[in-house]
Amino acid sequence: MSLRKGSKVWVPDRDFAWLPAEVLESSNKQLRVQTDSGNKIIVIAPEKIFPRDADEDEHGGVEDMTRLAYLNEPGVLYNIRRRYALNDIYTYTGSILIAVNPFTKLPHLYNNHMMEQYKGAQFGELRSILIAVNPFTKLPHLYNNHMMEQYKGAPFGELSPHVFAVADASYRAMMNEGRSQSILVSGESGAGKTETTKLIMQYLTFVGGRAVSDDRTVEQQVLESNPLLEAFGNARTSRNDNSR
Ligand SMILES: Nc1ncnc2c1ncn2[C@@H]1O[C@H](COP(=O)(O)OP(=O)(O)OP(=O)(O)O)[C@@H](O)[C@H]1O
Repeated sequence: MSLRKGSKVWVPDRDFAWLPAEVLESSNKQLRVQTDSGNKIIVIAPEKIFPRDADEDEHGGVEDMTRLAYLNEPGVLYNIRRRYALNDIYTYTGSILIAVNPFTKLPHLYNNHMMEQYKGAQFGELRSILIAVNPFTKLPHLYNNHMMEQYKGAPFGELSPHVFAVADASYRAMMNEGRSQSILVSGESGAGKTETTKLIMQYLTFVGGRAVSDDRTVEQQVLESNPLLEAFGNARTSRNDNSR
């Protein structure tokens, strides 16, 4: 990592975890940096800091963190925090959805209108990784007008990150490929795993409709199984009073 005068960096901080800063002076063993708020000058070893993308200051956070120039801890935390401040609680990292517990009701995120929007919407294109290999020759057929027409208006990660997008992608894959799908919901106690799982089930019941052999809707069947799920362990943790 080459850090010279003017490089943007993250420095560790006891209160805020990480603070944005800029390098004032650099040598092999030590850096002198100034925090962006301007009130701290810190002398620190280069291995204790992380590089920061100058563009990060200008936007309200990226929807997919694979687009961050530096995928390091401070960059990830800062991006999630920026989005959270705007009530954007969902963020992708590739095909992984990160959900931040809002500790408040956000009903506009989960109403029928949102379910309609995510039904069958594109999920996947945005998460492709582009690896370019230099062909060391001209390939004009790749870049002609016909090719441009083909790509014009083609869907590309149409909608904002959302738990419905993940549920919809799994549902489509199950229907199209005829294979079971798994969604792993992970997080510490109180992170919102149960809420997220309920939202996934709510969406699946919305797109799934009703089995011919059963008078009950899928939603009724899932809801009827809920008390059973809740009966398995119903403890409290220091982070969550309804832990299960
Ligand atoms: N998307 C959300 N919208 C609104 N409130 C939420 C959301 N996610 C979580 N919460 C709130 O946070 C509380 C704790 O979430 P939840 O029970 O889902 O956590 P958990 O990860 O399943 O925890 P544990 O591992 O302890 O069971 C919920 O009861 C709810 O009040």
